[in-house]
Amino acid sequence: MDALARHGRRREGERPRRGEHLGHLGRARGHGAKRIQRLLTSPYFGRVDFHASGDTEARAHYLGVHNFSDPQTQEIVVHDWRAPVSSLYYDFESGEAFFQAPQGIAHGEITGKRQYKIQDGRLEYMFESALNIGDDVLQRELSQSADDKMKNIVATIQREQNAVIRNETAQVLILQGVAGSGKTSIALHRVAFLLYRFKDTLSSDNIMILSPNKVFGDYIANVLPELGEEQIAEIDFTTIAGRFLANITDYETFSEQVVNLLDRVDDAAAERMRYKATPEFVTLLDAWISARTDEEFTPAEIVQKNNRLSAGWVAATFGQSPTLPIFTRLDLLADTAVHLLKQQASDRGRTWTAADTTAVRRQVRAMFPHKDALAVYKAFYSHPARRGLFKPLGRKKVEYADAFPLIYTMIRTSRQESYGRIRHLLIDEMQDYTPIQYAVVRELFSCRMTILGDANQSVNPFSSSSPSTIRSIFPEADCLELRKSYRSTTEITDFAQHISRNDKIVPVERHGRPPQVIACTDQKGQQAQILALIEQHRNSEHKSLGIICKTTAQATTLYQALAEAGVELTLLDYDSAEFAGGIVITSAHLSKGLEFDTVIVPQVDDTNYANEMDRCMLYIACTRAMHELHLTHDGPVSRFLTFAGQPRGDLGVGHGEAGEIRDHATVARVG
Ligand SMILES: Nc1ncnc2c1ncn2[C@@H]1O[C@H](COP(=O)(O)OP(=O)(O)OP(=O)(O)O)[C@@H](O)[C@H]1O
Repeated sequence: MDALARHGRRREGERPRRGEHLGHLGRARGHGAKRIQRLLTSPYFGRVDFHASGDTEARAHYLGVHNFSDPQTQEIVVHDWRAPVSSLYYDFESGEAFFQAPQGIAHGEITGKRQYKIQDGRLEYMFESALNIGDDVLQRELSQSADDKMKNIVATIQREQNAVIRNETAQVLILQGVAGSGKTSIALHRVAFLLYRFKDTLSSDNIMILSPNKVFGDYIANVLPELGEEQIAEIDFTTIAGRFLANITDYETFSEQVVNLLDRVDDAAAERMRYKATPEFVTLLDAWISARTDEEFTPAEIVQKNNRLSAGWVAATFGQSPTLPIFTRLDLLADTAVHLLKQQASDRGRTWTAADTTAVRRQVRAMFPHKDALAVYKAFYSHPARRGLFKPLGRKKVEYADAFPLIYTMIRTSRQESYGRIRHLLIDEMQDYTPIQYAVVRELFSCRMTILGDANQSVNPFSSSSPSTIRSIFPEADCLELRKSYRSTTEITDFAQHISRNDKIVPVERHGRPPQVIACTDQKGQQAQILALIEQHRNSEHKSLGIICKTTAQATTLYQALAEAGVELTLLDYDSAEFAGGIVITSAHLSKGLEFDTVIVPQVDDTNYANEMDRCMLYIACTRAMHELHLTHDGPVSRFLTFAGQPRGDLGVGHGEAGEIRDHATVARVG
């Protein structure tokens, strides 16, 4: 601590970080100062005593968010949580242990382990623990209130999570994790780890996250800076679609597709989505695009200004670039033809105009029957087996299900700029993307990837992807699974299990109030009930409250009613870019990845939550709750919640309890 304090006053003496020599010294010093500041408020969170084989005694190693060496002796006082020696803390209990030291594997014995909570320079608590990091400290961390930003979990990373964070070998890592298993946290810690481990060759500029929306991006924005790393760039599929399709065609967005499906499921549209959401579709489309060149390119003589290039010359020139996409090959052919014909014209003293160039290009393009990628894509559906599977939305707008097949066709038919500087791509909410989207990603990002999500949290059951589906696009991928759920109390996890069962889930043992399903007499009564729940939340120790409706339209209507009743709250809709603390109202789709101390799910009647898509939404909404969950309805309760009224013991998981009458509301408690 002394060394830290001394050093805090002499920050210019700190060793520069990666990239700091490149003319960013001022900014770098700022980072260094921030690191020191962070260390001064919380210098370390763990200690592991390791008796290395061959040493006479055990040595204590302290672990913190950053490395710190005594500037005078150069001795490491605090090890960065990502340092090789720190894996002892995460991976072993007491007794025999080893870690990968720079000189090779260091074997020995762990003789003691401690966990600390130091905040604002004050020791709040300390545990002497021979066991895995868990139990007491984890319980304390999980029982805290949600912040308006995701926070780092370095002090309590669990062994199975550490294995994902420190995986250095996978080219593509697919991580399936149940709701609340820490997937997103871990992905961000993995980025921090990789930046540390490969600091000479990897920088935050080389890493990108493909995230579901801007609100989510804002919510996770603090984790990397907290870990002393710079923010990484974000992208989403809507941005990618915009980049490719802006001048080609209008297109339905993913959120529009979800909104339309929630409004009404059109069976024919669902069938089209299903068809285009399989790996076989990618194979078929791929083979079909490849075959176009062989089957449909017809070399022909080019004539301009009385000069000629024979069909044989055309075939030979075209044959020189067999690996390039068709439209790029045609452009190259046209360029060469223009060059030669222009030369011949000039040799004969004739002028060559722009109109001549255009005429040559037109002749070359006429050798291939499709004028562009859109035409190629549309022609795919002229096959009798595929008739009716392409249905534009109006004259110049394609369905979302066609947006990425079309982009894929564009990539495969003409050369496109890729994201070459990206060396590692994180993809969150993997279940919401189809194989053709992964095929597009594979073409655009030829880099390592960490792909994470939960098959149970799809927002479109007609086009969701499982890890094995994704693996069909990345056969080299390693698949890992996280089954332990950390976010919610056991009662909430049990409750959500009734809505969408996942036998693999293992809730962390942490108890709280059982979820309530509250029946109200009418809509007005329901609103009064929600106001009462908001009041109850205000008087509780909890900070954040999420009111999660099925759709953004429902959220907007309820937002207006609650705002008129004097409640201060923030509406998150598809245009929102920031995540706010306090009381938030939003839709299930937009709540993905977020979490709240308390969640209220309104309108859980059987008309509102009736089909598979609704079930997905209900599951997502309920699993956002950390400590308390309330659901309200008027009219018959949703078929997915009828278990909540059953007597104790009927439920298979959890412990049901008969409903109890409260004023004008019936409350069923479960858990
Ligand atoms: N090892 C851990 N120590 C402390 N908290 C943890 C740990 N692992 C996960 N958590 C907490 O659990 C919550 C869920 O984490 P996160 O949002 O990363 O999970 P997820 O799997 O991405 O969830 P979902 O898919 O449901 O959105 C967060 O509050 C996170 O801080």
